[in-house]
Amino acid sequence: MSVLARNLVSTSTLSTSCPNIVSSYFHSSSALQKKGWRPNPRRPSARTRLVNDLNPKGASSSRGHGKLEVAPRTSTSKAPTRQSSSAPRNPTVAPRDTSFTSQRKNEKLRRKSSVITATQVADRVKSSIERDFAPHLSEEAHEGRSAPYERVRNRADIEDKLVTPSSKSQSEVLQSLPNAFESPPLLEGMVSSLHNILGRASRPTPIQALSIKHIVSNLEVHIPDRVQERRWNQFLLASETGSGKSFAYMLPLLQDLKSTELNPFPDQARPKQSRAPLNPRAIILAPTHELSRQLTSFAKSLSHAIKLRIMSASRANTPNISLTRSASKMAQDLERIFSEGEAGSEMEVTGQMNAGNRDTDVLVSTPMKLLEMLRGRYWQGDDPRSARMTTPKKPEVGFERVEWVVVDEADVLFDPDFRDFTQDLLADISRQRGHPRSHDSGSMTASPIHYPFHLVLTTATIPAMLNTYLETNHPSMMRLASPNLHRLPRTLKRETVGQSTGNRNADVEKRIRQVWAEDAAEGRELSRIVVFCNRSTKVQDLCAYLEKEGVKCVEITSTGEARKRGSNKHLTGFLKSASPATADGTDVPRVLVTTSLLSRGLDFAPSVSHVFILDEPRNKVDFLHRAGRTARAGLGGTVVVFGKGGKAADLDRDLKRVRH
Ligand SMILES: Nc1ncnc2c1ncn2[C@@H]1O[C@H](COP(=O)(O)OP(=O)(O)OP(=O)(O)O)[C@@H](O)[C@H]1O
Repeated sequence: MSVLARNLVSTSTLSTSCPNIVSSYFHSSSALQKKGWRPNPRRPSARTRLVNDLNPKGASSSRGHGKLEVAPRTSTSKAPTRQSSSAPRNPTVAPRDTSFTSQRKNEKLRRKSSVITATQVADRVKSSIERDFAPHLSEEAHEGRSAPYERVRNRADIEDKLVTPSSKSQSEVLQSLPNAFESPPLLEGMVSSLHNILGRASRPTPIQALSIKHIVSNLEVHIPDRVQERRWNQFLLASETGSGKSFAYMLPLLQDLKSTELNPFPDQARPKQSRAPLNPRAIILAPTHELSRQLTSFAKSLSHAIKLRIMSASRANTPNISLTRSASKMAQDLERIFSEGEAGSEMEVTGQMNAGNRDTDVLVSTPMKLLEMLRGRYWQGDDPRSARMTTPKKPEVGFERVEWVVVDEADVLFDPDFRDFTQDLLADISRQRGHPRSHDSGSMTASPIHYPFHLVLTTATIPAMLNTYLETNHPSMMRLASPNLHRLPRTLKRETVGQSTGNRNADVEKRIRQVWAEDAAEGRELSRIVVFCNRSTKVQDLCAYLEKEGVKCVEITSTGEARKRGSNKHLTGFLKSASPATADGTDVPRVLVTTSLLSRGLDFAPSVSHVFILDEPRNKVDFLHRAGRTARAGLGGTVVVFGKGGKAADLDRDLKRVRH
């Protein structure tokens, strides 16, 4: 764990440190500036960095990797759309022979790499660090350690790893992918839920098609009277923002849980010795509580017909019940919480069935929250009141039954600041499953890890750090990637706004009013707008200004009061609801001002038609995730980047170079 993250953890309780760690990840430069850090004078100018960030160039890796399949790029791969045709659509662009292209690229890179000098290599690495991981570099510089950060790999690097038989053309590959949600291979109840959620005419997105083909279709079933050793698989699902990754991993996960519930493997019996009241069969990890809660409601709606029990452990700031109650009292408490939704309780009520004797099927949470439930709030030894409470006698959660672990937003959860927590948790689950495994999270020379459960990682961006981690620890992981990975959604429009009034806040207000005026002129409902700032202080400053000018807004910062309530009510109207019956929040403000904290994974409602990026994006990763909160699921949206005075035209030209 980084020094910065360790400090943050040690100065607060674990559960309150969760937002701090999130905050350190997303706001490291402001924290560092307070500690005396100053920007590197040799850093390229803001505009140069933006150009570079959005158009990375560089060499590909020659390391080993697991099998990777990229869905072919066709008109259907642009984004999830509600198509009515059941036949595969004709590609708008002639399919390229990817293997040939890859060979040429490899050859070019090989020739290039054979003539560059060691100094040039060092320079490249340095400038790539400055390009894509500038905030991390700042942190590294501050802490005086050097880490092998590189730039985000571009699509070509991923394509180079495409494992498609060279004789196969892309159209053959396309034909081999499912183009409808059908039963089989999917369970009938799940297909009906999918149709209810997405519409009957919906078709799988490329990443969902890959998941159905490679994961769902290959799920193992127990053959009665046969001794079967279960095989545990590892997958990476990588595709651009808003492309349906959540359903891509939920389909196989829920399907497997249901099938094996009906036809269990011998090792699935409920552990008699479990001391914990909660014993999930699957765990979904997310970096924020907001995302955990939203994923929980997605999973609930998808499993409505097949009746699985989905729960979220998403509240961070209420007392830990395990420290004060007996095991039976604790079990009663949890049952009451699940069935009644006790106000102020730690666990959020998300189970869709009345609490009975059944165990949880899926538990959605952050790694820190689960570690706390397992080890107790003060498991890191920071209990300000009593050392006696450092280790809980009664864990709230047991992992003996865990068969699936999904790490959503894997590039964040395997980022150096989070990686120790995520790995600790995976090791704990593994140990409770009877496979103790020590790991050295700081080491890149660790041997391949085989967990006694299915492991699925999902991400919209594969930074080099994640790639290296996977190559080292999960070399046989199957990587499924969409062709649009690392690109903006095709339906996203881009705009830039220069400084016209000399006051950035006034520019934002002016643009908000323009958007609403256009809506009114067209007779549309007024758009919702999400504004991203780099710092919490800026969020507060802008909100104060907008409110003064009569524009109501919701202000969300990592430590703000709104986040402590244990529900997503503070985002009502902005987040897409799994249930169409849920109120749209018509009476709540239509502007949300926040930091990158809310840029990860959250599925914003279609009414969020604009994302404003107020401060210059730090890097390509940050830009893609922020911009990706609109134009989701094939719908339109606009990202507006606010430039510094006189630079808008340049910025506009640069943004046009970002590939769709
Ligand atoms: N096959 C489909 N057809 C139409 N809409 C879909 C389909 N699959 C998913 N969606 C919708 O697309 C939206 C985005 O899905 P999801 O949140 O899973 O994207 P994501 O890839 O995880 O995005 P991010 O990288 O931002 O987390 C959701 O509102 C979902 O309902």
